[in-house]
Amino acid sequence: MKKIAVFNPNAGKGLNQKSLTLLIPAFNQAGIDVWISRAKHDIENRIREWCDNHPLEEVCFIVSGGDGTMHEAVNGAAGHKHTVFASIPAGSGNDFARHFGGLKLDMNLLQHLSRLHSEDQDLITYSMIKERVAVSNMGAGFDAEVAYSANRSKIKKLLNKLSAGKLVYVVFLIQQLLVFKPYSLTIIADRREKQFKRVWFTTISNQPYYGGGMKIAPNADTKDGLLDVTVVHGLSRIKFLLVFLSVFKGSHVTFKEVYQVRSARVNCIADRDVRVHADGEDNGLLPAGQALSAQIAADKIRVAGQLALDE
Ligand SMILES: Nc1ncnc2c1ncn2[C@@H]1O[C@H](COP(=O)(O)OP(=O)(O)OP(=O)(O)O)[C@@H](O)[C@H]1O
Repeated sequence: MKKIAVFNPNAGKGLNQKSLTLLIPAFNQAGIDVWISRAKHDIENRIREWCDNHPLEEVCFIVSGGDGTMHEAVNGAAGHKHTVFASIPAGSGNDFARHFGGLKLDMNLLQHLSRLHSEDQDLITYSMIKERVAVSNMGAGFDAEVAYSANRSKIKKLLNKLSAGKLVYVVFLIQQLLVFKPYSLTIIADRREKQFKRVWFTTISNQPYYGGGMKIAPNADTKDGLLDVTVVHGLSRIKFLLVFLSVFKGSHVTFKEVYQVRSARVNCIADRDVRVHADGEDNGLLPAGQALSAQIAADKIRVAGQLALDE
C-alpha cells in the first residue's frame, strides 16, 4: 500500500523540526512520501488531486496535525474508496486521536505503522453551501463561536508555544458567555420534530469527544450508523457555565436542559443566523430558516489507529 505522511506546520505547537529532520530520510527510505502543507486548504487540495489521479490505488495518509488537519484530509479523500487514515496527533485538541488512536512522531513510528490494524468507522456527511464530511462532530451556536474566535486569535499561537493551547478556548468561552445570544431551534431527528427555545448550542456527534477532550456525547459509537445529537437549551448564563463545565466529565447529560437523541439523519433549523463548525473548523453562518442537514455517510472511513494516545 502507498503511504503518504502529511504534516501541518501550523497545528499545535508547530512542527517538531528536530524529529522531522531525523525522520524524513527514514520515511523516504521506507518509500513513504512526505508532504508539508504550505497554507490552509493545501492538504485537502493535494489529497484530492492525488486521489483523483489514483482512483484505484490503496493509500494510507498518515496525518500529523489536529482535528482541523484531519478534517481537511478526510474531505480531500472523500469518495476515494481505497484510503486508510492514521493520525499523528499534533494539534491543540486532538479529539480524532483521542477516540480513534494515534501514533507518536518518533523513531518507532515506522515499526508501528507496519503493525497498525485498520477498521471501518462511520463518517458524517452534511450540506450547508456544499456537501462535505466531518469525522468527529459538528455543531451550531456557542461552541462554534468559541472555536471561530479562538482559531482566529493571535494568542492561540503564543499559548500553543507555551504548551497551553487549550487556555485560548477558556478565554473565548468567557467572552462568548457574556455576549452570546441563544436562539430558537427546530430539529427533525429520529422521524420526530422538536422545538427548543433559548438554545446555546447543538452538537451532532459521531464520537464522544469534542473541544479537546470534552465528553459531549458519552455514548456515541462510531460503528452504530447513528449520529448522537445534543441540544443544550433553556439555561441562564450562570447555569449554562455550570452545565458546560460538566461536559468534561460527561455528566451534563443528567441536566433536564440537555436533550439527546440518536438518529441516522438530522435537520436543524434556527430562527437566526447561527455559526457552524465541523471538526472545530469554521463553516460560516447557517442562515435563519435554512436547514443544516447531516447524516451518516453511505461510505465508511477506514482508520488505522489501534495504538493509544499517550498524553
Ligand atoms: N501551512 C499551513 N499554514 C497555515 N494554516 C494551515 C497550514 N496547513 C493547514 N493549516 C490550517 O491550520 C489550522 C489548524 O490546524 P489544526 O486544527 O489541525 O490544529 P489545532 O487547531 O492546533 O488543533 P485542534 O483542531 O485539534 O484543536 C487548520 O484550520 C488548517 O486548515
